[in-house]
Amino acid sequence: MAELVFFSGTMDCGKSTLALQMHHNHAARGRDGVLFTRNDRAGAATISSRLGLVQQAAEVADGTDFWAEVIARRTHGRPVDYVIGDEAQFYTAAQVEQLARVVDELEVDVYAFGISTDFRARLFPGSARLVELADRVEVLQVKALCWCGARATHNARTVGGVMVVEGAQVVVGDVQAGAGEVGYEVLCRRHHMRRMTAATARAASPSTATLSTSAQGTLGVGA
Ligand SMILES: Nc1ncnc2c1ncn2[C@@H]1O[C@H](COP(=O)(O)OP(=O)(O)O)[C@@H](O)[C@H]1O
Ligand SMILES: Cc1cn([C@H]2C[C@H](O)[C@@H](COP(=O)(O)O)O2)c(=O)[nH]c1=O
Repeated sequence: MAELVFFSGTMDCGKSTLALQMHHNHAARGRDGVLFTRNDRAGAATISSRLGLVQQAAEVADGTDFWAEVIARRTHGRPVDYVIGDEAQFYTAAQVEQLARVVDELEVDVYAFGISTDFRARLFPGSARLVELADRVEVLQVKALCWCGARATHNARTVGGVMVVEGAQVVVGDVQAGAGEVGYEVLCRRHHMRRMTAATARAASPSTATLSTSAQGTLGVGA
C-alpha cells in the first residue's frame, strides 16, 4: 500500500541528503520518481544538500496542483511510482491534501521532507497538514546539535548571531550566514526559549566553551 511519509527535523539535519539518497536507491531499482522542491537555498528547481549533492527538481508554486502534475506525467506514459517533495514546509495545506490524494487514489508513494516549525517555534501550514495527514512522521536519525551539546530541536533566526523573533515566516537562508546577514542556528528548546545562541552565550560568559563539559564528555570531544 502506498504511503505518505513526512521526514522532519531541524534545519541542517540531513533531510535533503536523505531525499536524494532515497531517490537514488529507488531509481537504481527501476522505479520512476518525480522530485519537487520550493525555495531551495541553491535556487529555483533544485534540491541541494550541504554534503554537495545537487539534483534538478520541479519548482512548486502556490498554483501547483500535485494531483494534476502526476496525472499529466502518467498521461505522457510515465509510471510515476513515487514523489519526493523537499522543503515541504513551504507547501500549502491544499497541496498536502493533493499529495494525500495521490497516495490514496493513484497508489503513489509520497516522501515529503521539511522542517516542522519556524523561527518562532510555530508550525508552518504545510508541515501542520503533513503531521495531520501523514501515515508516518519520521524524525531523522542524525542529530543536529545545539551549541550546548544537547539535541537541537528548534530553529532560531539570527542577525549577527543574535536571535530575532520578529519578521516574515518565510526568509530563505542558511545556518552559515555572513556578518550582519539573516541566518539560522539550531538550538535545543531550553536555549531557544531563552533566546541564547552560541554568540550570545559566548558574550555572556567568554570563558565558557561552546559545548558544555558534560556534553563534551558524551560526544568524546574537548579532551
Ligand atoms: N563538511 C561536512 N562533512 C560532513 N558532513 C557534513 C558536512 N557539511 C554538512 N554535513 C552534513 O550534512 C548535514 C546537512 O545536510 P542537508 O541535507 O543539507 O540538511 P537539511 O536538508 O536537513 O538542511 C549536516 O547535519 C551534516 O551531517
Ligand atoms: C526556521 C525557518 C527557516 N526558513 C527557511 C530557511 C531555509 O531556506 C529553509 C530550511 O532549509 P533546510 O534545508 O531545512 O536547511 O527554510 C524560513 O523561511 N523560515 C523559518 O522560520
